[in-house]
Amino acid sequence: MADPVQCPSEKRHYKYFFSSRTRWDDNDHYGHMNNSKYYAYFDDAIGHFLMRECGLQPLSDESVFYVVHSQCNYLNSVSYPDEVEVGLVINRIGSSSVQYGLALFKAGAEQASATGTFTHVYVNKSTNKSAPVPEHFRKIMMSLAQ
Ligand SMILES: CC(C)(COP(=O)(O)OP(=O)(O)OC[C@H]1O[C@@H](n2cnc3c(N)ncnc32)[C@H](O)[C@@H]1OP(=O)(O)O)[C@@H](O)C(=O)NCCC(=O)NCCSC(=O)c1cc(O)c2ccccc2c1O
Repeated sequence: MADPVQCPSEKRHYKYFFSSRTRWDDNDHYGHMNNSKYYAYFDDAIGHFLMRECGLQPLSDESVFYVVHSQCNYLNSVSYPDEVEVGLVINRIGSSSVQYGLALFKAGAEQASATGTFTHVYVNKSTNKSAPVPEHFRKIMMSLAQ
């Protein structure tokens, strides 16, 4: 088994934040946000970063990012209606892959309710093969590197 990736829970570790509100149908029968929902908040935060900060245009760009790996550690419950923030940092940029460090915080909290990682690969849509992460993305991503 691969070494577990360090996923710090302190808010000060993260460099980009995306605010959101939990939704009615996030809760399961325990009255908690269900484990599967955390990934949607992580997706939203990364999508927002890529489209708003990096200029990604998923429908028209020749290449886009695909998720090849994701993980989540659940530390404290979240439920509806909570206001939440997802913190983002770049753990690693390779040739064609990027690993994001992520954490979900209740608004105002300094300690995360969940932490995780997403690994994206930059993929040419025509060939469905990996391609080098372009310099303009790399430059903005590096500003979030730990
Ligand atoms: C993505 C693939 C086409 C890659 O296959 P290929 O053979 O071209 O590439 P390699 O295997 O050589 O790897 C290149 C590169 O990636 C690293 N890598 C590969 N697999 C893993 C892994 N499991 N974990 C970690 N890293 C991995 C490898 O080390 C290389 O790194 P370098 O940096 O050294 O280059 C092919 O794998 C494929 O088609 N996979 C299926 C992808 C998929 O269907 N994903 C789910 C749907 S996509 C998605 O959910 C999603 C897409 C978005 O665009 C989003 C955008 C914003 C937010 C969320 C999004 C989102 O959720």
